[in-house]
Amino acid sequence: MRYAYTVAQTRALENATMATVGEATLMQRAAHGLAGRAADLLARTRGTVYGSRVMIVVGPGNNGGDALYAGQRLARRGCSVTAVRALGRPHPDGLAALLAAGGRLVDGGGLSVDDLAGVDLVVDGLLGIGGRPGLPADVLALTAAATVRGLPVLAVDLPSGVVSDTGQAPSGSVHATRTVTFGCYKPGHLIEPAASRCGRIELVDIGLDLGGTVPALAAWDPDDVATHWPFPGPTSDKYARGVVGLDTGSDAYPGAGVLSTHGAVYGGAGMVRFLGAQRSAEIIARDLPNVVFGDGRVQCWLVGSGWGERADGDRAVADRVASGLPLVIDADGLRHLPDRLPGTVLLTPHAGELARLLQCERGDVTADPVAAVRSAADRTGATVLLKGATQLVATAGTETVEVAVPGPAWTGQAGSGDVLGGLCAAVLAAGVGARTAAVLAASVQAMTAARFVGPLPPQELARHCATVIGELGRGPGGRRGEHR
Ligand SMILES: NC(=O)C1=CN([C@@H]2O[C@H](COP(=O)(O)OP(=O)(O)OC[C@H]3O[C@@H](n4cnc5c(N)ncnc54)[C@H](OP(=O)(O)O)[C@@H]3O)[C@@H](O)[C@H]2O)[C@@H](O)CC1
Ligand SMILES: Nc1ncnc2c1ncn2[C@@H]1O[C@H](COP(=O)(O)OP(=O)(O)O)[C@@H](O)[C@H]1O
Ligand SMILES: [K+]
Repeated sequence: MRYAYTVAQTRALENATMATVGEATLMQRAAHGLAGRAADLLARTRGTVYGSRVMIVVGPGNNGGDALYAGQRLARRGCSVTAVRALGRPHPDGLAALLAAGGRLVDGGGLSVDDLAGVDLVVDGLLGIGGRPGLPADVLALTAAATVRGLPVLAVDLPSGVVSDTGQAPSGSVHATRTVTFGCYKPGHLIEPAASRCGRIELVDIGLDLGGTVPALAAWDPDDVATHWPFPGPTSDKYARGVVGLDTGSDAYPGAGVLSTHGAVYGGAGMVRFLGAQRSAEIIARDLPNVVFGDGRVQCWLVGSGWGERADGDRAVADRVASGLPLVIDADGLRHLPDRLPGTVLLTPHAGELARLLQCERGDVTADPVAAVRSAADRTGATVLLKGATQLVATAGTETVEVAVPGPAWTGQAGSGDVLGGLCAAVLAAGVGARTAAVLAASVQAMTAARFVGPLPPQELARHCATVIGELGRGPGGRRGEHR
């Protein structure tokens, strides 16, 4: 699990540490870690550190300070280090240290692709957590030139231009090969589109005491998924594994009923009971003979996928809420929410659906998805899974937002959301809480798309989920998994 902290939290943590060790010490620790990672990268790409040509692009703040002190260290190891003044006045002590170690300073204005000939590594020390969105045009030209040359770019703390707290990456934000961050991860490392600008992320310990601070984000990795997945135990039967009841699909959208059923079946439900649209039922009866139809025991409901306009939608949702059973409300079901829901209910909107729920624009959701998903959880009382390139889960009254394991954009196709609803229901039916179930299901779908890469239709990806879940169960994390 990786935890991320906002700019305000990071500054508070830094201040607390600086109060005991002093400001200069923190920056020296950061620079030490940064120089070490830069040297590793040079050794890997060039075979040697000595004699490498390093260009450090510096801005006016401490981010540039980190980079300049790292440059001093690289110069001492025999690198030819040039600092490029790209924005404002460089950190004076850092600059003096670099110059004293034999580095030089040039002005960034007018530098072109040709000036980067022979450079082995570009260090992006323009802006870190103090950055505002929007880089000046001459800076954009410089960072674009590094990209054109295909040079390795090592970002200091964050790729300059990205927004640390929201994960936005305005056009022109730096594309890094690697990012070295200090003390803690920031949301921009974990949320798209900024996350993809970071390349590989390395965390340098600068002695921050994270213990008393509740993180803004908790990002899961595949081992976490294996640890929490509800694998069947030796004596599990279909009821221990859980019965999923689905009221999904419509005569207009029968496929959604079929796909959500695939999600429940291949997500490992002990039994799947389909009570949705007749046209869906006909296809399901043919393709998935294990599915049952007609009333009976249910341990988790999924409603809403593929409903379209449904005149009795309010009542259909209210009845399922009244059952008190775990419940997933997806897609068109989200149009029929009562004012208040318990946290055992899971809502699975994409950005457009969440915007409708919050009565704002889709752009407001994508501009700050963490704030949006938190706000939806607080307003409804439910647990909310916001789908998209980054899948976020929030629960009312809980500060930390969970981030599912990411996957490729191949999942971004019509029908994937229906499958995901079924996966969520399967995990909930096994007795897992809504928050964890949402992260597990979203992660498994993404991990499946990463394992079986390509334009596979959602029903095929759903089948492959079973393979990925099986593999998780055989791994070291899986043996620690909950048994149902
Ligand atoms: N605190 C510590 O001890 C430690 C901090 N550490 C390091 O410090 C970094 C944070 O440093 P920081 O606070 O100085 O902010 P930083 O990101 O360098 O930039 C601020 C400057 O840029 C300017 N500016 C901003 N946006 C702009 C724009 N779009 N276009 C133009 N200008 C813009 C902004 O101007 P202003 O907003 O004031 O007008 C201000 O002058 C952090 O990421 C980490 O690397 C580590 O060493 C660990 C210890
Ligand atoms: N760029 C992306 N990268 C990875 N996964 C994505 C991306 N875009 C969307 N997804 C995932 O694809 C699925 C699409 O769901 P949704 O938009 O509800 O589709 P539908 O309702 O048509 O079935 C969700 O699981 C979502 O998180
Ligand atoms: K940077």
